[in-house]
Amino acid sequence: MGNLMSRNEFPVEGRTVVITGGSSGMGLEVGRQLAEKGANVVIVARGQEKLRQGIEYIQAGALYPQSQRFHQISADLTSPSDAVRVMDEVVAWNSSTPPDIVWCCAGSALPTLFIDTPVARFHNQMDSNYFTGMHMAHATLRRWLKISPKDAADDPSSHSCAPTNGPPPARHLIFTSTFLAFYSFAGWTPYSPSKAALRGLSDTLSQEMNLYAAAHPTEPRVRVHTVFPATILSESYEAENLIKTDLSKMLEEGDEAQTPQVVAAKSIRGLETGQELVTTNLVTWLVKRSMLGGSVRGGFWRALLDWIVGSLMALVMIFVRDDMDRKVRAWGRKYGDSGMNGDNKSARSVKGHLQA
Ligand SMILES: NC(=O)C1=CN([C@@H]2O[C@H](COP(=O)(O)OP(=O)(O)OC[C@H]3O[C@@H](n4cnc5c(N)ncnc54)[C@H](OP(=O)(O)O)[C@@H]3O)[C@@H](O)[C@H]2O)C=CC1
Ligand SMILES: CCCCCCCCCCCCCCCC(=O)[C@@H](N)CO
Repeated sequence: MGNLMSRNEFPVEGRTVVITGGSSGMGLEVGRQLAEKGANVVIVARGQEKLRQGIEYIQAGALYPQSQRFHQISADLTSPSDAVRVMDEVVAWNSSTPPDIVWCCAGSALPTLFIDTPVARFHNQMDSNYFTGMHMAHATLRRWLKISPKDAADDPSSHSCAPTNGPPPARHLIFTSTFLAFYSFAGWTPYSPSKAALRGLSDTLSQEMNLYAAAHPTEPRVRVHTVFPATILSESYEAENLIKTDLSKMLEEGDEAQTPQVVAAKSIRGLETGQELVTTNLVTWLVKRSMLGGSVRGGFWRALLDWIVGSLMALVMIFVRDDMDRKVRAWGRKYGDSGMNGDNKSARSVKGHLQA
């Protein structure tokens, strides 16, 4: 295990990283911390003003202010052509070289009870969370992997960070999912499926990458990861709480929210230790083990630990689910079927009750 832990499997110094959703919350902090480790950073989001402020903040953390480069691109990644445009712009900006790392952080959460949710919102959430990531993945992997037989003739200049010996460092494609992809509960139907879909994409791509690695052994290998944060104290977390029912708030009371800084640091650490499915707190670390299936575990010792914790968690989750079901029924008996939220008088009194 010692060896496993000591090698940095996610070197970023001198490499170019694209972060979608990099103008706010976790993505912004990821950008800052990777800049502090010496990366060139490009952030992508829709809002121009936040992008400008964001890139300034990220740039201020640069390890080598003279040589590191920073850039921002405004794009709506729910559109596939915007994702392609982003990749084209990054390649042009980066001396005709594709980025080394693409981290998809863009997303949003609109948690409401299923039958109270207009159908259009399910589409919105799929677009915002699944398709923003899927579009970036498609544009990125086409750039990375469409290797014509001629180019593949071992031209080391075709990748940006070719060392003098050994295989070139891997490229990384990273998705941002959530705790709720492992275990979802009342009030999260518009959001959880869109984030669970990212895990399906990630696991499948992770296997497909073996095809290209085997066919082009001298090209940088592509590694695919997904990060599963729990509650992040971002601006949009406050916004989601304006529509979230008090029922959902009560069910997630046990979760201790983390700052974007902490979530970014833990995510980066997980990638540095080579994990494919990365968690950022203990509860998610535990619940993930009840849901690993065929996902890559990263070696024998980790698999053994997963198996031990997983068999325990298979039992624990029965009680977790049972306890939540009980709470939902108790809520229904006490407050009726609304779930309630902050907009009405009774909801305010319930909120007071919850805070007490
Ligand atoms: N907050 C939380 O509790 C949790 C959040 N997550 C997930 O982690 C990620 C980061 O969350 P958080 O830090 O709260 O994020 P924020 O809401 O603070 O930031 C979201 C970022 O994504 C950008 N974005 C949103 N939609 C698009 C789009 N269509 N195209 C391009 N950019 C877009 C936003 O900029 P702009 O609006 O200007 O486009 C912003 O930069 C998200 O994917 C979120 O779903 C996971 C677990 C918990
Ligand atoms: C030992 C096992 C115990 C399990 C208990 C379960 C406790 C509930 C934790 C709720 C976490 C909710 C995270 C939501 C994050 C998110 O994605 C949204 N905020 C979207 O922005």
